[in-house]
Amino acid sequence: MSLREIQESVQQIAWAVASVLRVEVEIADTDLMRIAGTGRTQAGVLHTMAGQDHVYRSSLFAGQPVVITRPGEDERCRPCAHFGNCAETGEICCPIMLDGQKVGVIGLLAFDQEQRERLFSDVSSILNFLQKMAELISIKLKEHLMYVEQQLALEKLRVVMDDLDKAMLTVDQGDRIVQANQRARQFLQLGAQDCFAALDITAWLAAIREADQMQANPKKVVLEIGHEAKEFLFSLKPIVLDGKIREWVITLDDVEEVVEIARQVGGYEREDAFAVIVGSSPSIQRAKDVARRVAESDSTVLLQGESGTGKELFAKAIHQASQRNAQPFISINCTAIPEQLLESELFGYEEGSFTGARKGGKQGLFELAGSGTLFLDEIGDMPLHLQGKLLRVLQEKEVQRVGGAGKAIPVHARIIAATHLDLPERVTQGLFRMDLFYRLHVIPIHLPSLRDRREDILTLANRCLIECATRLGKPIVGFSQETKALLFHHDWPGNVRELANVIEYAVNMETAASIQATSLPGAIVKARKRDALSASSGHEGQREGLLSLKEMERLAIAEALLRVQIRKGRKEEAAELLGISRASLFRKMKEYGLSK
Ligand SMILES: Nc1ncnc2c1ncn2[C@@H]1O[C@H](COP(=O)(O)OP(=O)(O)OP(=O)(O)O)[C@@H](O)[C@H]1O
Repeated sequence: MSLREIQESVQQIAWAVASVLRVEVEIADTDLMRIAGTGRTQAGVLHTMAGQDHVYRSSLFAGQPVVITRPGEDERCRPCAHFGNCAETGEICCPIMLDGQKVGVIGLLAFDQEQRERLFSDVSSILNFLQKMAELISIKLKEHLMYVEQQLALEKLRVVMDDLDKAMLTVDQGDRIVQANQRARQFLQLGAQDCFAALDITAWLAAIREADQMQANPKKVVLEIGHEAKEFLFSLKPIVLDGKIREWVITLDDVEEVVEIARQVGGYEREDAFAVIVGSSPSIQRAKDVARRVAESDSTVLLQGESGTGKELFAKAIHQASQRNAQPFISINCTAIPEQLLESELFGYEEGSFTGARKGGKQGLFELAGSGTLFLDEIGDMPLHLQGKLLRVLQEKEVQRVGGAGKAIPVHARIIAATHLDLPERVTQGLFRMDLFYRLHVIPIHLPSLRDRREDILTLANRCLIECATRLGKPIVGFSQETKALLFHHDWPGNVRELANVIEYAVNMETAASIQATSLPGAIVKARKRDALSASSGHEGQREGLLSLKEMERLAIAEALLRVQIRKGRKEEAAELLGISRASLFRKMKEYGLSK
């Protein structure tokens, strides 16, 4: 802490004291560098006082005032270069102290008789005044040091805030931005620091406060930035001083970025979104292949297949594999909602558009899906009048809320539709609009029923068994031969959903180490008996309950591959489990179409 840092203020004080007392004033720091001076001494400001600093030195050393009535003769002046021929006629000085430490010295100098008389007419008053001036200088220095400290703290805060990956801003009680770090300026497109106060951020703050009250952690909010809606994870915390909230700190994380980082850290960036879809039969592989290829595009997909064949699973996988995966996946079953409500669910409504309409209106699913994916399940059952409206939305890529007076809202969501019905047949019957059918039928994907891909039944059954046994904590591995045969030959009208339920039932019932036929639901066993009775007494009848050798081999390989895949092992380990060579395994995988 040096007086040099406040040189200008010190010089002002020197002039003020000189004009009041009408003597000359000199102020030096602890290195005896002249910081301020008046009259004859002014020329030496910011120069060292070496050789003529002995009186100041002794005042600083003793920490006491020094009064010299006869300069050039006083013994204390002896070491001075001007001893014996000093131009001064008198001198009074005192140290300047700050928090018990010496920071400098202030001296009053007389150069003629008049000044000398003024200086010594009332020494104690003059000394008192001089000490007050020394205090004033030290207060100035203290203020300066506090200001520097405060600036330093602010600067440290700024550097730390700017270094954060999160956007961080503080807002005052009048909803004005006080501070915003670099990320916040970038995320919220805030512009330069000096125009923060003029920005109107009330809509953002209203959305953040509402979300803060409605949600548990992690909290999400959608903010309109420019013309784009962006989703953020956020936190809102008050800054309390003396029991009063002064400001609020808001942190924001871009959801898309968080998901991207989580992917990279979790190492599943390249993970196949379609891996959840089990099956190596050519028909399901074909469906997966098409779905994988169209995932990136915006084209409408139409999934057709019986109930439980995995239409929703495919829709989610397509969404997951697309660039839209950080955006919402919204699903609606068109038959599960009463006809009168379906329209407002899909398109939303404006305030006052019907009795009981919510204040402020309501967003429809097209709006809620944003730039994500909207999955319209059971589209074949949609009422005809809504089909017309849906067609318009798909064609014009904008939606109008029910009761919305001409205000169109742009639609960015990708549409995936699904049905278990034969849509061309519905068109022929006049129950489905042909134009809508063609709008939806851009990329049709047919999901095969389970009975049309029997080779996948035991693989799926195995996957369900492992999941279910783990969940219920039961040490069951595999199926008895008889069970395998029953599962393999069942017709599965409810497809994979039915299979999963059957396995869950069996795992609950089973007390042995593998699933026995007696633990299967009665309906499966009965259906098999019925089939067996109705079958002719030929070859098929004799094979009842038996798998061919090839079927068994294929199942054993599929099972080994699945086990290894579940524990994230290598294919070589499957070969070891089966007791065959690596080359044989690869050959047989190819032969049975198990290469994926
Ligand atoms: N290939 C598959 N691999 C793994 N699980 C599947 C597969 N297909 C379907 N499932 C599972 O079966 C169940 C039913 O699937 P999903 O709901 O996707 O069928 P859906 O065709 O949409 O049925 P619905 O038409 O009745 O709505 C889900 O638990 C799903 O995870």
